[in-house]
Amino acid sequence: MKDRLKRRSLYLIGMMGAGKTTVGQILAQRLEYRFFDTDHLIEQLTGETIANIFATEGEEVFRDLETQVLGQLSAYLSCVVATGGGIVLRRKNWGFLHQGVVIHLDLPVEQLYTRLLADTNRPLLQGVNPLEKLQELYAQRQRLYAQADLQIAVDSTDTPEAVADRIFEKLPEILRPPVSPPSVQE
Ligand SMILES: Nc1ncnc2c1ncn2[C@@H]1O[C@H](COP(=O)(O)OP(=O)(O)O)[C@@H](O)[C@H]1O
Ligand SMILES: O=C(O)C1=C[C@@H](OP(=O)(O)O)[C@@H](O)[C@H](O)C1
Ligand SMILES: [Mg+2]
Repeated sequence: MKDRLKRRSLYLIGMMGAGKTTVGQILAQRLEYRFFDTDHLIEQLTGETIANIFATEGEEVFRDLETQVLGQLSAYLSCVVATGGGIVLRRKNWGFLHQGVVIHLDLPVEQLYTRLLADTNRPLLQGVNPLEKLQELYAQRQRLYAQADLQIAVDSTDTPEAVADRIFEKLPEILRPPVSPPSVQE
């Protein structure tokens, strides 16, 4: 049981651009865990890019695929999973996420914007004012991201390695089994 607890998978959540995919790969290497990215798995499953799925099928179909892929991953131990930023939106997904340890990478919206300025792979930011859209999404999702087991505040000066290190250092306290109260002698 104790061992099972230790090998719980780690799920990275947070806004697009926070570094989940980049940091997740480094963290998985450090832990010698397998790495999965839900967006990448959806692309493998469908043979389509995320942008194409949004364009041709719409967001709901993408969200269904996301839930399907996450459900399959939740059966595994010892994985680091980088999720898509909107995974927190569906209540059902939280049942899967809580099979493991949920870690929120939190980067200020202005810095997300700088990182994603030249990016064309995030369909939700195309054809709109990207800063306003990021602000809107963050406002909608903030209380959901707050439900993570571990909050990691990230700054533009943090390298991906430094972020992975910070998570790594926090893991012992997060993975420690709950202490049961001492039995009282009558
Ligand atoms: N710590 C970091 N410092 C600088 N750039 C980063 C950092 N982490 C990620 N990036 C860059 O920011 C962009 C978004 O990162 P990504 O890992 O795809 O984020 P997410 O998966 O959360 O959307 C990529 O261009 C990536 O290279
Ligand atoms: O925030 C979102 O709703 C999305 C985030 C993206 O993943 P990243 O968070 O890895 O960019 C991707 O799943 C899709 O474009 C939708
Ligand atoms: Mg990603």
